[in-house]
Amino acid sequence: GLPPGPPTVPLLGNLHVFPQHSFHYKFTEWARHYGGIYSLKLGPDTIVILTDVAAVKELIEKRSGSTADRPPMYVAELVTGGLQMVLARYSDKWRSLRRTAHATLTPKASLRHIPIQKAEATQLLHDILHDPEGFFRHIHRAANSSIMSVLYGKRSPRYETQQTAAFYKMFHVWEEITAPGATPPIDIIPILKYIPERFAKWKQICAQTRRNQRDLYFGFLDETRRRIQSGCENGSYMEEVLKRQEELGMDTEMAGYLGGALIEAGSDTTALYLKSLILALVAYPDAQQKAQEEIDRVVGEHRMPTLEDLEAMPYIRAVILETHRFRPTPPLMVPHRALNDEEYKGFLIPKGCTIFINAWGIFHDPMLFDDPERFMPERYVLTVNGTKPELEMDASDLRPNFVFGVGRRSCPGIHVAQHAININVMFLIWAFNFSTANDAEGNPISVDTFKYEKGIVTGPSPFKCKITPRSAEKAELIESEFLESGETFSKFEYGLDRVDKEFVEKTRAASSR
Ligand code: HEM
Repeated sequence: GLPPGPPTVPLLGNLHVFPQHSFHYKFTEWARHYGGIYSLKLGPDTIVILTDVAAVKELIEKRSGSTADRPPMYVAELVTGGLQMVLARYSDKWRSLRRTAHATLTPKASLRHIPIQKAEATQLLHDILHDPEGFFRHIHRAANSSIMSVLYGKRSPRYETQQTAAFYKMFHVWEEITAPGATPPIDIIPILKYIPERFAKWKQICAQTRRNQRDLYFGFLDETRRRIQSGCENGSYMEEVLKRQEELGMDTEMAGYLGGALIEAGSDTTALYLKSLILALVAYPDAQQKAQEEIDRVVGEHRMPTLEDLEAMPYIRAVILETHRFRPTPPLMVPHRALNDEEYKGFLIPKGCTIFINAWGIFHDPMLFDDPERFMPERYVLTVNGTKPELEMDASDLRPNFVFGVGRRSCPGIHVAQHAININVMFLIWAFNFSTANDAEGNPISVDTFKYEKGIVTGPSPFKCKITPRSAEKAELIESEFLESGETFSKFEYGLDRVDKEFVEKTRAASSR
């Protein structure tokens, strides 16, 4: 009764044709052949791939209680003790973490963080203005500093600031060790767990990553606690968690890992999204021009955009949604696992199978979207969910927020993420022209919109482009707004080392000239 799928061979199932990475491309190719719900066999394991919005709505949202588990991941268990919320099994530990995130990352609470998100987005403009070629680094700094300020009230003025550098150093190892194929197939052959550490390098890496994560996450927590005790609060998220610790049932161990998971889930997602945006703007100059014309019409020449302006900017709102559709940061979201046998349209979704939500395949379905491979924001001006105006099938479940997931595991950081994205998209399009760079002979270097990094969340591989301020007046406004942001920043700039302090003083002095 399993959903159909590619032919299998004895023992291996589909293992011999299973992609090495960037699964979403192959998953989508198979979906076009086998339909919106199909299955694969990896040895004894079953995988079900959903490339159909109605199936996602029914199985992941309505039957969430039965599909909200995550596949077992021994490495995550070893490193985080099962407390990394994104990867955690559907357990009491996860329920406590989720309850706390839900109670504290509310739409109302997220509004409190807008001033620092705006200030960080202003520094991003400033950094790109002075060093356009380094835009990848500047975006990652801004995203990490912003989420660190929201969560722990502690910012990073530079990419090299100790907390950001240490986080990314740890995070890259963490990403590598949790990537498919990085370790022997322990989750399929559990006996491999018992290989002694001296023969299993991955175990040593796990142990080191655990130490590094704990140093960072519990260090941040201690600092926040000390700040509360000395009366120097700045409204950060973890201050609230610490103050309500008892009421929320959070022991220190849980609070430490909650914060850690939020930094991990909140840093790169926003950064990768912004890199995809820039890539699309370079590749589709017409869309860029329309977006700039709309911003200029609403904002004029003499001030920077504000979040309130977005209401009057249907095209910019469409650019924001189209970037999610064109290059979803998590193309397969995060895998789920079925806790019970489920039946759907006559197919068996067996207990214990892994379920992938193929967001890429849905967003690139030519039945749903006109010319889905094109970056075409107007589709979201024409219809609310961007689908074909004359669509006969019901696509109402494809809400504009679909990219943040549905059901019990949907993204709890959605409001913080949306504010960051909205501010940054408006600022970047208002401030700069993004165009192709030229090679040494003066020929344009075209960008490849398919050259993406591997990973559960993914963004463009490094690419070259030309970024120039749209006018001298805008460049001056960036400098003055950056200078004014100093006041907002000052509440988040504690514990900076000498190099950071000098950097802050130097950059602000330069902007004031
Ligand atoms: C571009 C921005 C973002 C996108 C597109 C995004 C998308 C997603 C998706 C698709 C999931 C998995 C849903 C599922 O399993 O069905 C998820 C989970 C999660 N996200 Fe986000 N996210 C973003 C930003 C953020 C931010 C800024 C935070 C933190 C402040 C965050 C925190 C989390 C957490 C903790 C989970 C795990 C939830 C759970 O397993 O219970 N995300 N996100």
